[in-house]
Parts: sequence; structure tokens; C-alpha cells
Amino acid sequence: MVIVNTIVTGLGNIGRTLLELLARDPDRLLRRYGFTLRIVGVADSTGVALDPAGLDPSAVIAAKRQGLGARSLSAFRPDLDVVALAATAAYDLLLEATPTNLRDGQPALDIVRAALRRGKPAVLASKGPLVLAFAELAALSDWADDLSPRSPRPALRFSGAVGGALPTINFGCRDLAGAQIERAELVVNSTTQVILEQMAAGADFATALAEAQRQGIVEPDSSLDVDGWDAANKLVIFANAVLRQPTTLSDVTVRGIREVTTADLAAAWGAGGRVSLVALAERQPDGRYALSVAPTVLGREHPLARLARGEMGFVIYTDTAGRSTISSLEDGPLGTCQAMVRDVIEIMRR
Ligand SMILES: NC(=O)C1=CN([C@@H]2O[C@H](COP(=O)(O)OP(=O)(O)OC[C@H]3O[C@@H](n4cnc5c(N)ncnc54)[C@H](OP(=O)(O)O)[C@@H]3O)[C@@H](O)[C@H]2O)C=CC1
Ligand SMILES: N[C@@H](CC=O)C(=O)O
Repeated sequence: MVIVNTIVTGLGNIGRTLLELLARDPDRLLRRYGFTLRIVGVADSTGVALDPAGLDPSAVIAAKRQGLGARSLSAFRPDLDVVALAATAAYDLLLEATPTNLRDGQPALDIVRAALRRGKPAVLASKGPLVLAFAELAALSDWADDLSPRSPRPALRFSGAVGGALPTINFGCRDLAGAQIERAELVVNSTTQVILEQMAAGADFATALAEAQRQGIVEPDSSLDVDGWDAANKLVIFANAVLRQPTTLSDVTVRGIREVTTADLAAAWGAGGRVSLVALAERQPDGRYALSVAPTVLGREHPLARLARGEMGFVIYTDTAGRSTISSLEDGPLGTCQAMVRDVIEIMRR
């Protein structure tokens, strides 16, 4: 049996749900894949808990459910902050789920830097480090070797950061390998899907946002979702990772859903379609991609017009693989946690 000593940074909707997922069937990874994750360190905004012999995940989950933090655990380490945890503790794998911060990427960016510089593989749900420093992190990781399983650099995976369990990154990198992407339409922000559907059914904006928050899918700063920045983050990551076009947020034209009116929604739904926040990449004659995020009417014939209940999806047009459409209806943050688990399995198979 292989024991993978793991640290989890961020214990909110994602970090806590991930621990719950692992605790639900603790032997699943062992039975099927021959390894198990031992959680040796966790961190939240209250601090760090670290025990090289392994923390009790149920105690961490119970503390978070009671509104307490790492500080309340017996393994609390007042001498460590979250970056020091990643930089100094003994562990084999980082699972990162602190808030997405578009100002400076912190603390996630320094957490991931610390792990990769020490040769530790990292799985991210957070997007800030990838949006602000994709090239730097790629150079520190197996992205520098085109994801070769023989790369001497640590693995960096983030499939859950771009649409949760929807396999946006994996499908683009793996299954469309060799094809030229001409156009990609990504509906990868679940919060705006929920809000627009609720408003189309008669709810006001505040009630619709509250419903999305109840589902645990809204960013800690909800304006990231509503104003289109979460979708833009995902498009930036997609452009860097799949389209291989060095991209930052300033390359994306971004419009959120605040201007969408109930009349717009009624017209779209009435015609058998819907309105979604679409992140669009369109290949230009010079080979570069034009990138935008905007609320878009998807007519009844559009492959994504039937998405419902916050469902996400994408349609990608290529020169040789034709049109590919995939959608994913998920249960709150659970799909993202499953995506983190699949990333871990992929890393362990290298
Ligand atoms: N929710 C979702 O469906 C998805 C979220 N993501 C991404 O995953 C990340 C986490 O999202 P989510 O779980 O919803 O967010 P939450 O706000 O629910 O959780 C964030 C966690 O990070 C902790 N935290 C905040 N600041 C610090 C800090 N300085 N040092 C250490 N820990 C800190 C918080 O501590 P405390 O608990 O004490 O407040 C909390 O545990 C985000 O980057 C988000 O973009 C990606 C895909 C889906
Ligand atoms: N806030 C995001 C969560 C996942 O990235 C969303 O609504 O899709």
C-alpha cells in the first residue's frame, strides 16, 4: 500500500467537501488504485494544523461544520502559516483550495510556488495562481515537458478549476490532441447559470444569487461570478493550457450578467433557448484566438441550449474532430472535488 502524505490548504466549500468525499469511502482509492491519502496538514484562515502521523479527517470536518477552524484542532501549529506549511512540512502532495485572488494571487500563489519548488505535485481548485502566473508555474512543473509522464518536474493539475467535473482541460489537452481548435464556447460558470435560470423563472437577482450561494458554488467574492471574472479566469486557463496561447486577463473582453433584463430572459426562454454566460475563443486568420466573455442568447438549436439547473457545458469545433459537446450537471462543490481526486489518480499513475 502506498501512503500519500497530503496537505489541504483551504477548508471551505471545496476543502471540506473534499475531506467529506474521501471520508465517505476511505478505502476506495486503495481498492482500485493501490494508494491512500493520509491528511497530515490542513490550513484555513484561522491557521495551520499539522501532524506527521496523520490528522483525523472526521475531526477536521466536524470542526468546520461547527464553524471552527484549524486553530481549534489539537494539532494546531501557531508557529506556521499556510505558506510555511507548504514550504517546510514533510508531505507528498498539495491540494489547494484557498480563495481566488485576482490582485496578487495570494496566498495560493506562494503556496503552489513553495510546493512545486520543493518537487511536490500540486492539484488546484483555486484559479488565481494559474490566471496570474501560468507561465511561471508551467516552467516549475511537468507542463514544461508537455505533460510527459517521464518529466522530472512535479505534476501540476487543475482540471477542477475550469468547470468542476466537466472535463474541459482534460478533453482539450488529451482527446483533441492533434486537432486544430477553431472555436470553443465554454459555459463554465455555474453561478450565473443558476442566477439566469432563477430570474427567468421569476426570481429577483438577490434571491437567485442566494440560491446559488446555498448550493456552495459562488466565489467568496460573488462579483467574480456575476461580473464575468470567474468565467474569464477559466478562459485564461483554457487558453494557456489547451490553446497554448500565452494569455492574461487583459486579453479577454469581459461582460457579466448585471445588464441582462427579465425581458431578455423571457424572449430567449420563450423561443425555446436560453441565455448563458459564454466564454468564447475564436481562431482568427492570423492563428491567434480572440477571447471574450458575455451573456449570450443560445437559440433552441444550439448544442448548449438545453443546459439546466446550473449545468455547465462546452462545445468545441475543430478542423478534424468535428463538433464536440460535453455537459455536466453537478451536486454543488462535489464535482470539483471529484475532479481533484481524478487529478490525484492521474498523478499517482505517472
Ligand atoms: N465552490 C466551488 O464550487 C468551486 C470553487 N473553486 C475554487 O476553489 C477555491 C475555494 O473555493 P470555496 O471552497 O468555494 O471557497 P470558501 O470561501 O468556501 O473557502 C475558502 C477557504 O480558504 C480559507 N482561507 C481564506 N483565506 C485564507 C488564508 N489566507 N490562508 C489559509 N486559508 C485561507 C478559508 O478559511 P475559513 O474556512 O477559515 O474561512 C476557507 O476554508 C476558490 O479559489 C474557488 O475559486 C473552484 C471550483 C469550484
Ligand atoms: N463560482 C464558480 C465555482 C467553480 O469554479 C462557478 O459558479 O462556476
